[in-house]
Amino acid sequence: MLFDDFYFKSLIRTVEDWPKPGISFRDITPIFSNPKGMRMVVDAYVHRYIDSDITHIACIDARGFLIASVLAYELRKPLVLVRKKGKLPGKTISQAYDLEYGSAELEIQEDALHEGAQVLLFDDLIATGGTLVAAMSLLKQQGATIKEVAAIIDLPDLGGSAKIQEMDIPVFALCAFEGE
Ligand SMILES: O=P(O)(O)OC[C@H]1O[C@H](OP(=O)(O)OP(=O)(O)O)[C@H](O)[C@@H]1O
Ligand SMILES: Nc1ncnc2[nH]cnc12
Repeated sequence: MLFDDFYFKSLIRTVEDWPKPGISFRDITPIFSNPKGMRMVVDAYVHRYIDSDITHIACIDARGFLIASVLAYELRKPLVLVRKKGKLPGKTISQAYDLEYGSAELEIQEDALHEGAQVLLFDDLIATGGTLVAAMSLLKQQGATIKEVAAIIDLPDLGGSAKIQEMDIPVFALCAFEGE
């Protein structure tokens, strides 16, 4: 059986006006209560990246961790944690950014990556792209090349995936919510 945008969207729950009025929150929680759905999501990425030359998977706090850690295990790649400020011990580098509903700061440990690393950057959702662009800046500061950005959900109306593609980074999302 082929799994497509329609199937993956069926795994997402939309909560209107959360966390603020006017936001349609795309909730990925149902993926994790549905073992088949979880497997199909992970397998879609395994299928895409099994033969790729990525050396690392980087993932973003917190929802990005959930699938990326399973994917790193399946692909036998090291996992780099991009965390919200103040969570990582030792020396870190940080980058502030704006969100659809606020602002925040991301950090990675100073020795997380090295020159020549070929990174797949994973997050659950692309909205304005502010989070991913901040994470990309941290990875690049350590000499890494971002091979691709992967997400479960793209919200093209918010412009993030277009912004990332304009930076010549390919974007792969399992489904998109557009004009809805
Ligand atoms: O494209 P953007 O406009 O930057 O928005 C996307 C980001 O917003 C959400 O994270 P959030 O900061 O809400 O954190 P969480 O994963 O800890 O819930 C989501 O998980 C993405 O990381
Ligand atoms: N609309 C949305 N739903 C879920 N997570 C988000 N992160 C930013 N915008 C979001």
